Amino acid sequence: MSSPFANLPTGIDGSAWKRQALLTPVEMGRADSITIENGTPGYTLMLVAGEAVADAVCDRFETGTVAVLCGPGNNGGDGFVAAKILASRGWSVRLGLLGDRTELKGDAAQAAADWVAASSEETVEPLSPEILTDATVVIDAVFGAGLNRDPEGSAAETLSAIGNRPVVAVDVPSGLFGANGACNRDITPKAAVTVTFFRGKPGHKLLPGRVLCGDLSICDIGIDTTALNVIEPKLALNRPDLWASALPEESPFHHKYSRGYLMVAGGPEMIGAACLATRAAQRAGVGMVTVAAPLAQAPLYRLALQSAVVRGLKDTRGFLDCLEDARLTAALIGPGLGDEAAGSHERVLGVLRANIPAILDADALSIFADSPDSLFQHRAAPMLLTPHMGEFARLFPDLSTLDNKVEMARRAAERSGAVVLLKGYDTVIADPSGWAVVNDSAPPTLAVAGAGDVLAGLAAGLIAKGMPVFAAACAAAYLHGVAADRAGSGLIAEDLPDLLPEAIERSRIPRVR
Ligand SMILES: NC(=O)C1=CN([C@@H]2O[C@H](COP(=O)(O)OP(=O)(O)OC[C@H]3O[C@@H](n4cnc5c(N)ncnc54)[C@H](O)[C@@H]3O)[C@@H](O)[C@H]2O)[C@@H](O)CC1
Ligand SMILES: Nc1ncnc2c1ncn2[C@@H]1O[C@H](COP(=O)(O)OP(=O)(O)O)[C@@H](O)[C@H]1O
Ligand SMILES: [K+]
Repeated sequence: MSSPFANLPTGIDGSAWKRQALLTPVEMGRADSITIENGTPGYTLMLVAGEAVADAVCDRFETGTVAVLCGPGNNGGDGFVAAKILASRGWSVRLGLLGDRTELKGDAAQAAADWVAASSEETVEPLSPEILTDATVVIDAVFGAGLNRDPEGSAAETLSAIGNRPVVAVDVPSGLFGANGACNRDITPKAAVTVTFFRGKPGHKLLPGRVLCGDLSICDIGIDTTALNVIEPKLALNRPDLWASALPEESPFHHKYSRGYLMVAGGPEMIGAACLATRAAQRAGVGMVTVAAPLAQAPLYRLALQSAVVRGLKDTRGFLDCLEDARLTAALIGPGLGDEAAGSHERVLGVLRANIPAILDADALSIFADSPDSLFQHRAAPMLLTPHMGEFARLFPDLSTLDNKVEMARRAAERSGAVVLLKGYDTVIADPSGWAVVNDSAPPTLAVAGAGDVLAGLAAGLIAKGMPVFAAACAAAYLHGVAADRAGSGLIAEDLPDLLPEAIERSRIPRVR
């Protein structure tokens, strides 16, 4: 048997992957079971989990009245444990249970029995909005990450009655599906903090669920990390320790061509797009960028980009000739290419046949809406596609209606044979064999024209410098977000390239969160 994580994409660190893994609810259940089989009782895990929840409440809020909303499973069990600890720390506790206490099973039944034994009177009320009266803090322990249908009845009624009261959610805000981040926002509470266990879940990082989690606190409750070697989770949170060791290093022995030589295709109208991409690639440290521009617009490109070599090309033949330069190490096509421009299809296919890594963005994707397979068939070397959701739906209409963004990107990568970077607040990057990351570094200010061109140029620059495609795409999405964060409000895409060098240098030392 091959060692765990041996098949990770080139450039991705296996130990970091284990640290940053995001576990589906099914995988989390396996981690629980493996730990229990290895000798840790489930109730011990629940006691530690409940204590972590109680600590989160005490760390953030003045001692007062806590309403503990408990569900019928182990999530509710954690709630009972937290209730008992908070009562012992001087909190006034009201606890509401969905269903009958006699129907609780296993560890949850034990936790409920312990709570009742420690209380002087019957302290398990039926779950209803009444429990919330006078609460200064609410613990939401109704449902865990494995939920996959909307809460109904008194659960829905009580959860929607929480209003603006501060909420500490156990595992997930109840109603959020851990596998994909789906939730009914009329029911699912918005937490101030979500206390989860062992590792995050996809739903903590994917929209819309992510915005309801508040601060995510991931607690070690004694789950056996060797369980990850068996489970081999294929999704992780995008952090520098995954790919920092694959960031290109500079060398005294390099010259400008050997520091990466990128060709960027320029179009006839949206000149700014290819210019932004070129600037980003240059700031990523490529030694040389050639912009292949239409003859008529070449002077404009030259004015905008003094340090790039601008080739004015008469026709598509000239463009294809440009690709023959054996020193090229990658090519980017799409930003500002023009969907109507003569020869666009042929130029994209020319890039794919050139046997150098190809980065396809924007128009290079959209113009293949009628024949996506022809795009995938011509791939001769590694390829990165960087669609936003609109472009994605043009190339993969059947996948764009899936209810899980990770699956969308994964299946698109599998079908196309490319690394797919599906953009947004919760950008997902997937490789053809199913490995995927979710990026959470992008602030909403990145939703601005031209930001995608910068991202494509940055990824292309890192790839041209020799970084493996999946690792480069992960690095680009992360660094793009960090640069945007640094730019602050009023961000325009032009701000981003100049902020990249600092973001890159800071990420060289892995910072594990
Ligand atoms: N081994 C353990 O004991 C551990 C358990 N943990 C906790 O366990 C939780 C997972 O426990 P469970 O798997 O029991 O999941 P839940 O606590 O989410 O419970 C699922 C229960 O809710 C019912 N249910 C599902 N959807 C419903 C709906 N829409 N309306 C009404 N009822 C519905 C199900 O029939 C089932 O009885 C985690 O979230 C975590 O809080 C953690 O403490 C880690 C360790
Ligand atoms: N709400 C958002 N929060 C954070 N980042 C976002 C959001 N919406 C879009 N982005 C990011 O902004 C960039 C926009 O790219 P794109 O849509 O291609 O624009 P353009 O083609 O004008 O450059 C992408 O990197 C995307 O991930
Ligand atoms: K919950």
